[in-house]
Amino acid sequence: MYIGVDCGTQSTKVVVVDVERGLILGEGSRPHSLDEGEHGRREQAPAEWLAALKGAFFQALERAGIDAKQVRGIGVSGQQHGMVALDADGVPVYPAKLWCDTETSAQNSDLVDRLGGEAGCLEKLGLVLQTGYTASKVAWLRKHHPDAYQRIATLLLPHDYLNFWLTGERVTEAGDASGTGYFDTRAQCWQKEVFAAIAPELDPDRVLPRLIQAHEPAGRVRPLVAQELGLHDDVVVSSGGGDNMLGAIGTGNITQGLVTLSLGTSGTVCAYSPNSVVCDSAMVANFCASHGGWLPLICTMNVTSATTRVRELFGLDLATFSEQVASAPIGAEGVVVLPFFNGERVPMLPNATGDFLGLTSLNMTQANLCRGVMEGATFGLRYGLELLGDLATDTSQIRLIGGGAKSPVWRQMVADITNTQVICPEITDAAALGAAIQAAWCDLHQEGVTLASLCERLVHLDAASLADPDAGRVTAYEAIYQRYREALAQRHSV
Ligand SMILES: Nc1ncnc2c1ncn2[C@@H]1O[C@H](COP(=O)(O)OP(=O)(O)O)[C@@H](O)[C@H]1O
Ligand SMILES: O=C(CO)[C@@H](O)[C@H](O)COP(=O)(O)O
Repeated sequence: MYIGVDCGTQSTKVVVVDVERGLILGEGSRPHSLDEGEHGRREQAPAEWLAALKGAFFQALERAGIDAKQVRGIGVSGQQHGMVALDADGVPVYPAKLWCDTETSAQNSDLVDRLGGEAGCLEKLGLVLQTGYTASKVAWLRKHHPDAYQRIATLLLPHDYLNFWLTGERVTEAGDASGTGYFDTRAQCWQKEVFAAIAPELDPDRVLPRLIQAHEPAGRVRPLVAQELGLHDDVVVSSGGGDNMLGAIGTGNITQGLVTLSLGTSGTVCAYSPNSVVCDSAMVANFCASHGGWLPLICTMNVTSATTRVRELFGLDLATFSEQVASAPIGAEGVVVLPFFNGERVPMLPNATGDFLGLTSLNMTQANLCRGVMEGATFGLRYGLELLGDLATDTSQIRLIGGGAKSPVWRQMVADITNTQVICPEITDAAALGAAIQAAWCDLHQEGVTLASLCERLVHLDAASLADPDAGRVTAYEAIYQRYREALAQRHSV
């Protein structure tokens, strides 16, 4: 048995898989709180992730009906980019600043300038720094909390931190490291010159975690953790990775061709590439995969975070919200929503605010506002898919994951807006599944077991989730999408 953990923005999910029988035996989850404040501050206490991991772990084991002693390996996936800065005792010097924190946009602009603009970033890093990546968070801490900054002994990402708690090892792998902004994504190594520009007082050889290969173990569980979780103390912990990288594994997106689209707190679109990628657009991130190779990706910051805001504004539960969306006509009778409530990464507008446009006394209904925000979030992902362009070589089908993929209305909307067939894996949290698969790969590859064979055995698609684009709605959405693009151009010159 193998365990996959996915520490997302809103919750930590755990899945138990039986590799021999190719079965998903049980799942568990526990929520996290998000500390949101002025100027785009979005932070979380890493201690909450640990509490959530333990709660979700025991729940998943109970649902799977297995004993912890049957577990051979654990893999951890985590929300990308979060800054987890630890002191010499391994205690956070400051709360984790998350991927969706835009408080550091000034530091990001300054860094991009100092690295020589977009061209300089591409040359040094293989991607263009974005607000949200770890780099500007470190620069922000240096400026605003110098005492905490001076105490930094280790700089980790969320999944690295969970691996550190599990094993005591300070390690990372290329997939998650590629989202730091101080990692050369082409050569797949730390970019120490860039790190020195961000944090001149910190020695990269001391504070940055040791890089391991994707198939290598981060370590074995510490005796204390083994005792607390009821595990054998030889349980292996795999390298893990960023949630999008492990979501790619969990959807079988491990060779060139497929597109994975996630409707999580963020929205992401990614496609595996065997080669490092430099795209025409600075918004396409040349991230690395967490199984070797690369995973060019675009990320929008307002997906279920945006729909949840509108849903909660009207006091609706998920089912009623979906009913409201379904009851409005496509195009929401002219209501156009630019849902940039958290600022935005694609398009590159970290300080943007949200807009409800085209409102009249006739169309300003709850149903239209609900539909408008879901459409606006989905148009953002179509825009991202267009930016990915030829990097997504097989666009005949989208593998849809993340919490929003549970909604049949949303699945159909993605199919109609992108004019592509959509299908979901049986498990919504494909990143947790990908983490479990990676753990099995790490444990078994020396016996000749390949990642591809594990994906074949464990990635099951849910035929009932299949949504084919409807020709009439595709045509109608073409015009509505153009209206969205015009609104974007008028409000933000994009
Ligand atoms: N049926 C549904 N319709 C729309 N949104 C849903 C549905 N089920 C779950 N969600 C949303 O999915 C989100 C959680 O998605 P998830 O991928 O777990 O996020 P993360 O990994 O970022 O924490 C929540 O905002 C939740 O409201
Ligand atoms: O920043 C990115 C990708 O670059 C986000 O996709 C985070 O990785 C958060 O993921 P979710 O919590 O939405 O799954």
